[in-house]
Amino acid sequence: MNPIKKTAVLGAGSWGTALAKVLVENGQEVCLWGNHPEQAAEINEQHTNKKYLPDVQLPKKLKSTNDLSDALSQADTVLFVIPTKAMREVAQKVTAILEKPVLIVHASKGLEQGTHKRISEILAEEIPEEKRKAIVALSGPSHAEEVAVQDLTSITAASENKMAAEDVQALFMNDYFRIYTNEDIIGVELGAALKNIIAVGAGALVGLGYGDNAKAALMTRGLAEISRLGAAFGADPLTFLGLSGVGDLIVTCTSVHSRNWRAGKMLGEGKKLDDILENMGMVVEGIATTKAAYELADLKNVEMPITTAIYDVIYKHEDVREVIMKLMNRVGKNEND
Ligand SMILES: NC(=O)C1=CN([C@@H]2O[C@H](COP(=O)(O)OP(=O)(O)OC[C@H]3O[C@@H](n4cnc5c(N)ncnc54)[C@H](OP(=O)(O)O)[C@@H]3O)[C@@H](O)[C@H]2O)C=CC1
Ligand SMILES: O=C(CO)COP(=O)(O)O
Repeated sequence: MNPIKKTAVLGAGSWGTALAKVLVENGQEVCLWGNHPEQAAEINEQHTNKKYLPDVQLPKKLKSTNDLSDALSQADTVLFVIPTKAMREVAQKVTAILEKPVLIVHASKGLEQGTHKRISEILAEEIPEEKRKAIVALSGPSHAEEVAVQDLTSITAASENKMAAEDVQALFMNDYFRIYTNEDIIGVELGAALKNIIAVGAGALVGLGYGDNAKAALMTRGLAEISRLGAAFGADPLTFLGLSGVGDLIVTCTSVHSRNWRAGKMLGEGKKLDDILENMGMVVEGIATTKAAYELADLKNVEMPITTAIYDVIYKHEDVREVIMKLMNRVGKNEND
């Protein structure tokens, strides 16, 4: 049994709520911080978060607040689970409040617009060293809807600081939630962010009526280009064969729970992106990450034809079937080049 410590979970959406539930079930003290007082009251009094996890009963011991200072008070660990686009702003607010160094963990999946930075890079820039012990990324194939009902799940805790990754492993691990560790945080964060782009593509193929061969090809060649970009940043190629690589690619490209896959499917069916995002009511990270990855690939001179094709559909409004034909009719290549 781990000693009881307090974790402030920042982000009361589906994943933040599911991870907060895991920690409470592990006997830990948790305060879940969200934007809305009425949502905090619902979690504290009804023990539900109906907007984000409609069918889930939350533990009575899970506390929630919309006051960031309350959430951070006496916290040993701060877990960021907010959309990538809000990460820097929230990290700045946290830094202004923190009085002692804490273990920083994040479970978000994306790249920052404009800077193309990974989330741990944003957190390292915004939270000064004297206010943090280490930074750990928690990532892998894990839909909130399944973790919240204790379905079997394995993910990875990645950090350059091996002991910090092991601390996070110990904090979260239980008989339905198995945590591995990994020292390649670059590979883990890139795998997590980039798989969302491929999931949009996998959904689009389904929306267009293509079959399983197409899906398998997209996932395999998607993994090849994720690994190529990862290699350009010094990631370990083996990481992309792990939970935050092929593992997360499989779950996100094949599960109806995936918001990225669902957004892609609706795009394939001809719906407008603005309408899709408005009706989703939850973050679809792959849309912004497509732009960041496209720009990064260009900067690093890495060939990413699938990412480019999805960029062309989303940002240049090209016809999705024509883009697929362009992809299929590129000059023949060696698979391992
Ligand atoms: N859902 C999942 O299964 C998984 C998600 N992830 C990743 O976790 C991250 C969060 O996703 P998820 O929980 O699903 O997203 P949701 O859309 O379900 O929830 C996002 C939450 O973040 C809050 N939020 C948004 N902006 C801010 C802000 N500026 N300040 C404070 N809170 C803010 C939202 O508040 P409001 O209600 O006001 O909009 C909402 O509570 C993403 O990067 C995602 O890729 C990773 C693994 C699994
Ligand atoms: O990352 C996830 C599962 O591992 C969640 O994916 P979506 O954001 O597409 O729902």
